[in-house]
Amino acid sequence: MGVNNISNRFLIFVNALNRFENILLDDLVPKSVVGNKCYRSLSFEFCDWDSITAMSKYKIVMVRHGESEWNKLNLFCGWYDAELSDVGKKEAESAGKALKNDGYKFDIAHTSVLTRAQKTLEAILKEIGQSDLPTKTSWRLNERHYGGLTGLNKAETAAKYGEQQVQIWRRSFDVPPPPMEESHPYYNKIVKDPRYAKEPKKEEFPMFESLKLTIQRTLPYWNDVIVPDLKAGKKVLIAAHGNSLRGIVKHLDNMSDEAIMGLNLPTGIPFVYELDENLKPVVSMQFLGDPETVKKAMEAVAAQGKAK
Ligand SMILES: O=C(O)[C@H](O)COP(=O)(O)O
Repeated sequence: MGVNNISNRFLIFVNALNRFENILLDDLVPKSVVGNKCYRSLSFEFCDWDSITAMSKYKIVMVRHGESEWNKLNLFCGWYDAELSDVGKKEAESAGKALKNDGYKFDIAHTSVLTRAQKTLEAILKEIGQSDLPTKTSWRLNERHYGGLTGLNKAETAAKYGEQQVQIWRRSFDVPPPPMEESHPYYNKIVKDPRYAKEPKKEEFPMFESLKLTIQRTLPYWNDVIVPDLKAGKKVLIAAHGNSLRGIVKHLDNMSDEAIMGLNLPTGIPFVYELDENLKPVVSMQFLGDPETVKKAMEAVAAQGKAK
């Protein structure tokens, strides 16, 4: 048995152990990618890039849009079509520079209907010299619909209803926010947006979404549109939103409903998944940024729900 085969088998063993351990500890110690190319769980830190590369069949880059004007104001945004803030525009450029520095080129991009994701993608593609990259757009990659919370300040909402309730609305798996009623100030602006003339169908058009409901409309796009692109050998880039991407991450990493509550995705920092032939992660959520910066950015997203 060659050395490579031994390390392959060892990797498979470690992955299995890692997965088993993560299943046990998923709520306590979310799996993380240490440095660039390693898995760390409580008892293992395993870095064998050759074996990991050997098992990696698909590589996909995902990025949450740069800071939006409503992120800056700390407002629940959802399907409201906020523009990127100046900071968000710079984050998008930096994301493009990071991808360029690492030599990334793509064959296809996927993004949402919302401007903040599309402008982030545009800035990234400009930086890597691929402004003419074919791009598919779908409402199914939109941010989760925040229903009646849309437009409310997150910190003020936490002061009014309690931080725990806001954490549940923001990060729980299956507890939705209150619905957006027809009297809501942004109801017509969203529902009558001409970009939704053809889809979603009336019965699919959300008035509120939990993460579970978001996943139910994002996953068909992942399975029916993105996966075929991957299997056709295309290098794929997704520019989307914090919660539509949390849904994809939960699916790929088979995260528990409890573990996903702990995940906050930073704006404008690309992350990479390397998947094996069964679309199982060999490398999971590897950010293109130094771990400390990523950690601080995640903590800042989490803190948006604190009462001031
Ligand atoms: O829709 C929004 O408000 C943000 O883009 C995501 O919000 P969250 O981090 O509070 O889920």
